[in-house]
Amino acid sequence: MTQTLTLRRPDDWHLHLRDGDMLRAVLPHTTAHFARAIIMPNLVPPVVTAADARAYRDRIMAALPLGADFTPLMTLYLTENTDPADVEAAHAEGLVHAVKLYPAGATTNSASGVSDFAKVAPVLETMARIGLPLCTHGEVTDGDVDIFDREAVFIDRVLDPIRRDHPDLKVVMEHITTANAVDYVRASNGNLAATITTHHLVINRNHILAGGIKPHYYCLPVAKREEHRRALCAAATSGEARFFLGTDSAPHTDANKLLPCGCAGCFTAPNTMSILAQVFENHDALDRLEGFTSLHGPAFYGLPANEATLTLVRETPEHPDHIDTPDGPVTVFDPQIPLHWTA
Ligand SMILES: NC(=O)N[C@@H](CC(=O)O)C(=O)O
Ligand SMILES: [Zn+2]
Ligand SMILES: [Zn+2]
Repeated sequence: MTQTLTLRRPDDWHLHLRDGDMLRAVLPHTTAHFARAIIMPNLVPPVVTAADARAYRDRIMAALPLGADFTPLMTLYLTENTDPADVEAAHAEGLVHAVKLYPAGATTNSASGVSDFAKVAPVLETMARIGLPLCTHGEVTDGDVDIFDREAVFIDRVLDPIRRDHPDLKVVMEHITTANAVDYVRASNGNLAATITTHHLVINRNHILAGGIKPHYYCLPVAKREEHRRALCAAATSGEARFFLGTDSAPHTDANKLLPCGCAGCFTAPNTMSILAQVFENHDALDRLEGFTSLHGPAFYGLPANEATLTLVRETPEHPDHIDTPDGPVTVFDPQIPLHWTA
């Protein structure tokens, strides 16, 4: 008899849907498996006001495939000009579920991010008061800090001071890539959680650099040493409620990836659930997959878990190596491990 695994429908707590033709091309790959997703605001121009978020949510809803049951959880892009009253109103109407901090220049489309953290203190105070989480792209951008150290330095220089100044602020460290981040979450109080991506559970920096440069494995934060990947796997499969899935599925066309200065991001939406089931099975932790994909995230965000379910079947999956979009092909992340679960 075929083995199956039924989970409460998962949510993706960190997702890039882009806009326009790309949005329409990638959205069905998420809605096929996920009930909700925290939608990243790094469009060009970014989603900075409640009005921007409302308009973007409407474009996502208009792009939904027929019959899809999917709720986009909108976020605002924190700038030095963000208005605390606008944030508070957007939260009160149930529109916005997090505010995203990008240090200026840290990643794709982050030019409007924060340089002077004192300027955003009033917004952070408001968020702490109303219980609205801050999601962080946790890397410093100083040219004198090695790119492999930027997450660990961010914790010391930026995140820890913010959390000391705003002890009641809920913070999600997005797409963590280091044992340092895992340790920091474990050592802190319940206001802090971390998302872990699918790709960081299966690649280390060798995938990017050994045997020729592999642009499709280049994302930010950049994958680290194997010992860090192992720490991420241990955290994800531990059952600890403060680690949950944020795929950071970040589509870029092949034309934009395969350049002398290519874009950062891995597109994992189509095969994320197959890969995660495999990773958890390989760690003898299939019974903890549902916590990671479907329970811990809603608990942290103060939302109910989904009632609907998703059933995976233990059959070799078939995933395309790319999807076609009007803007050109987008390569699907290749985990380079045998997969035995179809979602
Ligand atoms: N993760 C990435 O490498 N890229 C993301 C931005 C981000 O999440 O940092 C993107 O928008 O392409
Ligand atoms: Zn990021
Ligand atoms: Zn991202």
